[in-house]
Amino acid sequence: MTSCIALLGGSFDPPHYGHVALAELFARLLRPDELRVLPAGQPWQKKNGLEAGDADRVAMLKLAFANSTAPVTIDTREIDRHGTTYTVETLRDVRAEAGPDASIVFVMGADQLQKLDTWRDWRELFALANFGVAARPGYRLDDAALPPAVAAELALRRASFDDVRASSAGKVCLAHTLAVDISATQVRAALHATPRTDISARLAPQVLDYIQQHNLYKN
Ligand SMILES: Nc1ncnc2c1ncn2[C@@H]1O[C@H](COP(=O)(O)OP(=O)(O)OP(=O)(O)O)[C@@H](O)[C@H]1O
Ligand SMILES: O=C(O)c1ccc[n+]([C@@H]2O[C@H](COP(=O)([O-])O)[C@@H](O)[C@H]2O)c1
Repeated sequence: MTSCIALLGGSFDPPHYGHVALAELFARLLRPDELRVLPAGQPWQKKNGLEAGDADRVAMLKLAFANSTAPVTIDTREIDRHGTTYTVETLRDVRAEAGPDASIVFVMGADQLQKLDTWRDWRELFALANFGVAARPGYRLDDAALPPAVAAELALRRASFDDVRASSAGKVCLAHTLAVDISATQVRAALHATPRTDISARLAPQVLDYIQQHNLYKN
């Protein structure tokens, strides 16, 4: 049987329960052999840059996923590569390593699907991988909410979870059931607020302890 590698890329500044829920959802739906979490080195669309450093984001990711039911590993290739992070480069690398038959599935929330046509070489992405997209509060997944070029690709490529698992690349599956209203922006804002608001429902206690011990997200 061919292998299935799921990839969850992100800034993880900091990692929160929305990320864990997204990973665990696709772990259940796709049953991948591996689920690699990829912290971005320099995510070019985050116009204000990242607040936490690379080593802190990796350390927080390890804590965030320590008790996860998903078969998660943290893959630091985008940090190690230096320079601007483009997913197309990551997918070329992973494809070269995994071989032509492996099913590679890049997982994302609906906010990213809404701007997929702004990604570097976005049409080439479909030749390299499948996509798994989950609903996210505040972002619609229906065609009317998508740029027409993205909606057109989706119409051609929409597939079941099993089809995605069995295909090397080029298919897109949608998971409508996720409804976790948490973002890293909210978490950072709460950590900057004086007095700090309670965010214990948004991220793992181990990640919160790490943030406090390392004086991250201070004004
Ligand atoms: N609550 C959520 N529900 C579904 N997907 C999510 C959620 N939070 C993040 N994601 C997805 O996880 C990936 C990484 O997200 P990222 O690290 O940028 O977190 P974020 O919360 O969106 O950050 P920020 O608020 O700083 O923009 C993206 O594909 C994003 O769509
Ligand atoms: O390749 C691109 O041009 C590109 C543009 C925007 C986002 N991405 C990737 O999408 C993932 C989520 O991005 P972000 O900004 O929400 O953390 C992360 O892996 C980014 O590298 C990739």
